[in-house]
Amino acid sequence: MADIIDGKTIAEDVIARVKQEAATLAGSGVKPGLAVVIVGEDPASQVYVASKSRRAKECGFHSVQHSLPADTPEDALVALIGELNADPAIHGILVQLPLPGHIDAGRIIQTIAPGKDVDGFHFINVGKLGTGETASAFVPCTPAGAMLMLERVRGRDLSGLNAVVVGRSNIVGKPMANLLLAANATVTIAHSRTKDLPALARTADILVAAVGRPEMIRGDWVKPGATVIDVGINRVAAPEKGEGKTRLVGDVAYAEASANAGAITPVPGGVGPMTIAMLMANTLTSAFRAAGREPPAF
Ligand SMILES: NC(=O)C1=CN([C@@H]2O[C@H](COP(=O)(O)OP(=O)(O)OC[C@H]3O[C@@H](n4cnc5c(N)ncnc54)[C@H](OP(=O)(O)O)[C@@H]3O)[C@@H](O)[C@H]2O)C=CC1
Ligand SMILES: Nc1nc(=O)c2c([nH]1)NC[C@@H]1CN(c3ccc(C(=O)N[C@@H](CCC(=O)O)C(=O)O)cc3)C=[N+]21
Repeated sequence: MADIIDGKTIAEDVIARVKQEAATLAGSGVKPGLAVVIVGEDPASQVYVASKSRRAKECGFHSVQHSLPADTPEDALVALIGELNADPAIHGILVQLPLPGHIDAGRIIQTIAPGKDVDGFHFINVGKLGTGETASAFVPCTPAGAMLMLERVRGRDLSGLNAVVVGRSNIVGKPMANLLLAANATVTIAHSRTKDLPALARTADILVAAVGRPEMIRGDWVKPGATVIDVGINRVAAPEKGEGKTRLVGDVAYAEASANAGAITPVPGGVGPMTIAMLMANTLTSAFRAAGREPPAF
């Protein structure tokens, strides 16, 4: 049976470090500030945003949340981001995705000052990650968290290992592939047009699933001893819990995959909590830079 890579515990370790380091910044007269912006009333997004704000407070941050109605005009959102960009008390800005259809998410992301883009989605940060300038970039939280989990079982240097990333989104798949490459893994990115995905997956020493399809990756796709990182968060019906009840599952068929894997991340309690912890770490990093101090490494 596979070892379980416990995201909750690793996330608590990260948060404890963030808290401690934030306290040392007080001496420089800087309190890390995080602004989270949500447009509309998607219930899942509201849950995530609430937990981001709660964690920020727990870290001793200045935490502000802007909840805007679903019909907010794009220009009003651009204006709000302009104010947050100019506010010296704010070091990190996160605009929760997805945005309502009438808003151009691409334009909104490029409006955020790259130095406050703690999601790491701005072209400047994407470019820095792609060219290895990570000392001054923000790395997207989900892949950064996944790398910390991987480090617990494989170390920091992935030389000689084959990594397969299933999914090529800008927020997970592509930055994940870049981080694996930077750690010297041999990386393949798979997607919906990939031929014979099960056979490709079986070549992976490190298998990352970021697809958004409940339990798509089966146990016999997993090479014996492989490390499996399941990024998927899918809410599915759970009639066994009662009528109308749901539960969360990943993109990997967990029970089957754990029979083959050497180590695996669970859902929930895996990459999800790490994402929020890395958001706090990125906000702390931004505040250290604002204070002219070298940020701690995570
Ligand atoms: N834990 C966390 O903190 C986070 C979790 N997530 C979760 O991760 C998952 C992925 O999210 P995200 O990257 O935003 O999703 P996207 O929908 O943006 O991307 C999904 C990717 O999966 C590929 N894909 C879809 N179907 C198949 C298939 N049958 N075979 C192979 N590849 C396929 C798509 O390929 P193509 O490009 O060809 O269409 C696409 O590249 C979701 O479950 C999401 O909820 C997301 C963000 C954070
Ligand atoms: N600008 C932006 N940045 C994001 O990072 C971002 C986003 N938009 N939009 C949505 C996705 C998704 N995401 C998650 C964060 C935490 C959990 C998480 O904590 N999950 C818990 C369970 C939570 C639950 O019970 O629903 C877990 O997996 O254990 C999940 C998903 C961040 N995202």
